[in-house]
Amino acid sequence: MIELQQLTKRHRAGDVETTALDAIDLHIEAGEYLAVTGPSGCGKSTLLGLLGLLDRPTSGRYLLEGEDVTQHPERQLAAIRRGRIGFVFQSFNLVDEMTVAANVQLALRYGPLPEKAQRLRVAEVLERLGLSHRAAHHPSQLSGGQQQRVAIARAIAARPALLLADEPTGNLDSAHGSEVMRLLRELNDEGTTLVMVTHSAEHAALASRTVRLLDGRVLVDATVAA
Ligand SMILES: Nc1ncnc2c1ncn2[C@@H]1O[C@H](COP(=O)(O)OP(=O)(O)OP(=O)(O)O)[C@@H](O)[C@H]1O
Repeated sequence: MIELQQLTKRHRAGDVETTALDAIDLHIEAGEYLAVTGPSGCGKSTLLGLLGLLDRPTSGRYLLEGEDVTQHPERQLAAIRRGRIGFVFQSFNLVDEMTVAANVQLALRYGPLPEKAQRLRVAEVLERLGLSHRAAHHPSQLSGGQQQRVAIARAIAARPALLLADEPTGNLDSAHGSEVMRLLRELNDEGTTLVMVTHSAEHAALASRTVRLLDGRVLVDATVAA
């Protein structure tokens, strides 16, 4: 599903240039559950940003489902993000001025579904995540765990093939964190390809493969026996 060839990302701040990712080669099969780990500053978030087409590499190639997306114009990248990639962040990134249902529907706004089908899909994902009774609430009225479930509902509403999660349990207590991890596992079992950045060795162990980065390079790439 994903093929990175010699992917490099350099950040420039004034005179200082940082190589956040250094000529990475990585192949991710459809249906894999990959945990990305490594010390602070090793390039994990940079990698996720590139995979999610939120950022462009300085050099190298990115093939997504066989399509070279490295040189695509922003409009085309945005269309791929909307239809094929879901994002879950540590900080939930929900809009508090909107209801839970409206937050989830945001993910479908520029997609192919007409309004009525969008509302049905929103009801369906909220039901699945046990949030139906919270549809009319605002995010600030919910617990952290519930907010992260809303964020996951939004991320999967368009039924993306690829789900990217950056420290999805970073702001949660351990019970809510475990619940989110269970949910991600379930989504992966149903076929969603999952790439998750985590600092937790315990959570990384739940993935089927772990990639450990150091200084922008892959230090260890290990497949976990089922
Ligand atoms: N926008 C930016 N401008 C300049 N340097 C950046 C930028 N983003 C990241 N970097 C640098 O690139 C390197 C990799 O950063 P990245 O955020 O990918 O690391 P990380 O592994 O996700 O770290 P953490 O675990 O602390 O979130 C770091 O040295 C960081 O300082």
